Amino acid sequence: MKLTGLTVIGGGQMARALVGGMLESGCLDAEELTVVHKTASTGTWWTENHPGCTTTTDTVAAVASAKVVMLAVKPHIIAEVMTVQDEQGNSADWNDRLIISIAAGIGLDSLTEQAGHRRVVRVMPNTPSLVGEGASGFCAADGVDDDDVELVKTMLESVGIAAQVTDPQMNAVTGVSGSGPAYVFLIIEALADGGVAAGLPRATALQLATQTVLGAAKMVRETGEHPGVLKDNVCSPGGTTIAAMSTLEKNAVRGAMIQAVQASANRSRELA
Ligand SMILES: NC(=O)C1=CN([C@@H]2O[C@H](COP(=O)(O)OP(=O)(O)OC[C@H]3O[C@@H](n4cnc5c(N)ncnc54)[C@H](OP(=O)(O)O)[C@@H]3O)[C@@H](O)[C@H]2O)C=CC1
Ligand SMILES: O=C(O)[C@@H]1CCC=N1
Repeated sequence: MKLTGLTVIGGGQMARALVGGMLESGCLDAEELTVVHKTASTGTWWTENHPGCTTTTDTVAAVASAKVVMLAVKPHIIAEVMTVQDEQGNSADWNDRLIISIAAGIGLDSLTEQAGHRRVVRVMPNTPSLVGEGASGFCAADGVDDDDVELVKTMLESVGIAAQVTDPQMNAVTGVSGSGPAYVFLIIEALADGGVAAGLPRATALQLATQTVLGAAKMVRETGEHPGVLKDNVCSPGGTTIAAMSTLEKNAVRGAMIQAVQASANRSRELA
């Protein structure tokens, strides 16, 4: 299934990752994409990186020409976008369009109220969508039919995996996978720093750290084993890993990660 008539409002980091991944996967052609930007350099980025797409600052016209509208602005800009008027004082017509919001925190009740209809899907994607390894959660309002859900799943699965959850669970999705890449980037950076501290050249340390995280994630996914079992398999009795695990537990890394997820989920709730 190909996505046609997509207007994306907000051409920042997450739009670049998600829509960039969709274009790369072939689920969307650049000719079917309109990006609404505010800053000129953002429009230029899109036309240079995805030739064939349309860029504009006219939100009202871009919504009028769309079948599907993706809201990819910061949460506090959503209300401004939904009530935007053009120079002639015309408001955007959100009717007859599937609305997909990727804004953290903004729930379906608020989105449907602002859209004036209930054909609305809330999505929490993540930036690895850019390389086809995204992890997205989504929930749909009751005006969304099965075809719309299929379309959204096709779109998200073209760049990774997609899990349908409830609206309140979207905050937890934000904590785990929306914000999650940042925690993992931090871990990769820290692993590499450790390698440098132990005497490796920086480039070698970063290469080994990156492949280790990728390999460990792949093992969890492909063996289906509990991560605790896989961890035990690395810990030789009296060996190096159990010495390292003891240090990680002493420094409460497990608790820190749980609290990081909760802090992100709580912040997502606050953004509502
Ligand atoms: N970053 C991430 O990993 C994730 C982000 N999200 C969500 O995605 C959304 C965007 O976040 P992110 O991409 O990080 O933020 P960015 O700041 O990178 O992008 C936001 C974009 O919004 C644009 N913008 C602001 N006002 C308007 C307007 N009135 N009309 C059109 N465009 C406008 C800006 O455009 P311009 O450059 O033209 O000024 C900017 O590029 C947020 O709601 C966030 O919660 C969700 C999951 C993950
Ligand atoms: O930091 C944020 O608010 C966004 C939402 C999830 C990831 N980035």
